[in-house]
Amino acid sequence: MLIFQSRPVMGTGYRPVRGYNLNYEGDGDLSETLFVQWEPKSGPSPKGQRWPPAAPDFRTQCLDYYDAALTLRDQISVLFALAIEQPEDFLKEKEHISRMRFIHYPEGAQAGNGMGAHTDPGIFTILYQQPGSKGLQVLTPENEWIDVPAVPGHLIVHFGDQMGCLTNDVFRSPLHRVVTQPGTERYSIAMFSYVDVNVAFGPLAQFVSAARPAKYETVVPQDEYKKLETRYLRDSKL
Ligand SMILES: O=C(O)CCC(=O)C(=O)O
Ligand SMILES: [Fe+2]
Repeated sequence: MLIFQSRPVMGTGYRPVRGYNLNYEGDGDLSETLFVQWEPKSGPSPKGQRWPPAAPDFRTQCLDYYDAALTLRDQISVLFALAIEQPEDFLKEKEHISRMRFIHYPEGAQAGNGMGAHTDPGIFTILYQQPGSKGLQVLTPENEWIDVPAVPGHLIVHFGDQMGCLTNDVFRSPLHRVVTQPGTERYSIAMFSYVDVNVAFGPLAQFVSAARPAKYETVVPQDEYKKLETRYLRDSKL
């Protein structure tokens, strides 16, 4: 039995179809998701983490991918830190939390709300899409939803809300959604990288000026995660 994910943002575990309602509208998302956190291959698993017992290789394969994704995250963090004119370890030192979400969108007879429009909350996200699968869309600055193709050998990297906060929206978190396509299922894997829950966090001085006043207050991420979870729980259909 997979453990139900009771904390929708920072928890781990399984949520079935309609277990999320990310745009807070309608009947919930058609995705079913398994959230895991990193753990050493030698175990033991952290509290709340359960792996599907029917697929013994799944855990090892997931953790192999997780290790590779974290290495990539560290490399990208250096690039983003330099891009915002900070020392190369600036983001790496802040990013102490990650979660990986394995997502399945079941096949349906018609197009559906796979995952409602949302931005991701962390620093940035590394997203793997099953090659050839369809459905991911991103909103352009011109307010147009465009498809994000699943190109074999490619990963999608996009900013999250914490990067928006840090850079006063110079690097913005894109609004995205998944519209399931009739007659096909879809798999994807998202890895979210977050800053330490207890370290106060706000726009860097270099991104704030009289012409560009701060759009965000300095916050403690823990409080923001709690607010987001309260909202997700309120709007969940479960
Ligand atoms: O399935 C996808 O490609 C999108 C997943 C996503 O946006 C998320 O997990 O936050
Ligand atoms: Fe997302």
